[in-house]
Amino acid sequence: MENHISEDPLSTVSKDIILKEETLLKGKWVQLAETTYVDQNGQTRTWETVKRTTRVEGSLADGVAIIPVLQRTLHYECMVLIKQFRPPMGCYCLEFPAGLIDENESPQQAALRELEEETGYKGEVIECSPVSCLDPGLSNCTTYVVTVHINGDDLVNNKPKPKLADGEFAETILLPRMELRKCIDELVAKEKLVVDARVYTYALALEHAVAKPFELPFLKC
Ligand SMILES: Nc1nc(=O)[nH]c2c1ncn2[C@H]1C[C@H](O)[C@@H](COP(=O)(O)OP(=O)(O)O)O1
Repeated sequence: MENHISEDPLSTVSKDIILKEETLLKGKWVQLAETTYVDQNGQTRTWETVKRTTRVEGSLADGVAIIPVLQRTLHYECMVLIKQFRPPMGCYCLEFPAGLIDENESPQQAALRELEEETGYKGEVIECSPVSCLDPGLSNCTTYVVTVHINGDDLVNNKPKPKLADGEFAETILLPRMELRKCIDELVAKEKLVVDARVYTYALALEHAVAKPFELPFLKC
């Protein structure tokens, strides 16, 4: 299993660049801050920054996103995705299972817990990314991307039952890894939903990785 636990980017890069951060508004889950920083020309500027209030002290990331690959004998490999209503979007979204990291939890533990809670599947961690940002022009929200394999032949994964908390609703959607982009496009055409950028990027990368150069849109004459 590969692990990349990097140093806190704020402590290594930005001490001289970020001058101060003032909280403008604080809710239960998120806060709005004004970040004062020095730009490349030495000019002091401000930025409107969104932060989660829930990041565990000492943790470098807010949450985990899981890339779950379901493997079963005599079946094509499937990606385990979830469809859920997202209030900030006002619509259903197609996403990788994901969630916030709890206190005293490693990214790997959080990934297996969230996967089981949201889909019922029990998996095995294959690798964990470095801390990665989600929307850096808006917020300091960060995640680990954890790849998990699920043995679908194992009895524990025979009839997976999500363990969703009160107020959480998620539908598990299995899509063949080999035709992921096509199946996502078909789903979007059929249902009103927005696809998470991580999911669509993964689907595109799968296609680009096996395409011949002349088939790639950015290399076509
Ligand atoms: N920004 C949020 N506003 C809320 O009103 N509630 C929120 C926000 N972020 C998280 N939550 C709540 C919703 C869940 O009950 C818990 C845990 O969420 P988690 O499962 O870890 O993460 P997501 O699946 O990404 O929501 O926090």
